[in-house]
Amino acid sequence: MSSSTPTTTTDSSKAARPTTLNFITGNANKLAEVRAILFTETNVVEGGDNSSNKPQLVLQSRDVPGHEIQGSIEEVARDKCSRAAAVVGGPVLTEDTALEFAAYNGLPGPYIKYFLQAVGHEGLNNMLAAYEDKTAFAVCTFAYCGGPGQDPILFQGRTQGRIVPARGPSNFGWDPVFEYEGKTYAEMDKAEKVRLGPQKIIRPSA
Ligand SMILES: O=P(O)(O)OP(=O)(O)OP(=O)(O)OC[C@H]1O[C@@H](n2cnc3c(O)ncnc32)[C@H](O)[C@@H]1O
Ligand SMILES: [Mg+2]
Repeated sequence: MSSSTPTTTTDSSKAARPTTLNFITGNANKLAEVRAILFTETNVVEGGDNSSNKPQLVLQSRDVPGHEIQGSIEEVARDKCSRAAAVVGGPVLTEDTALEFAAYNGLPGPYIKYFLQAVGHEGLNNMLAAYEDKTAFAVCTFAYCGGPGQDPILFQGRTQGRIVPARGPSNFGWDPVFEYEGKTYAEMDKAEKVRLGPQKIIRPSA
């Protein structure tokens, strides 16, 4: 069955419960971490080939069409999730990662992707050169939308760290410049980084 069609059970008592949830991202590293953090291999299928009746998370590696809006982390997350639900035509999970600098009252926040592209790891450090406070918060916001036209529900986690000169492999975003308890994310192996998840505060928000 195509992932663009929401799958429902045939049992009438469970008729409204979807059996397929699509996680949509254009970022391969994000996809790998979500797979590692949230679900076991038994209920994850790749690319929309869900022929089983068990509830499945379908991991889809593709960009959500359209452009990210400007706004708060939550507004950006809701908007992307709504657009993903519209294009998939069913339930979707998306994720937005922001990096807030305390010295900048939360910026770059949801715009970190563009700052990273524009000035790189060194530039992010240079932005904070004039400030003693190097504190940063990694903010991870999952958004779930039940289908086109439905309001997304948000789940958010925040991890406090600090911005340091790059250390470790530079294959994933700002990992080399975000230090948490003496190690940058890039210096941790994936299992170690993923284990930090439960330390984050997860709260549903409307
Ligand atoms: O298709 P989507 O899911 O939107 O993928 P994206 O790469 O555009 O992701 P975001 O919009 O959330 O932008 C977040 C930016 O932060 C980076 N990023 C995301 N998660 C990260 C993590 O755990 N560690 C380091 N960098 C990360 C990512 O590469 C982007 O530059
Ligand atoms: Mg994005």
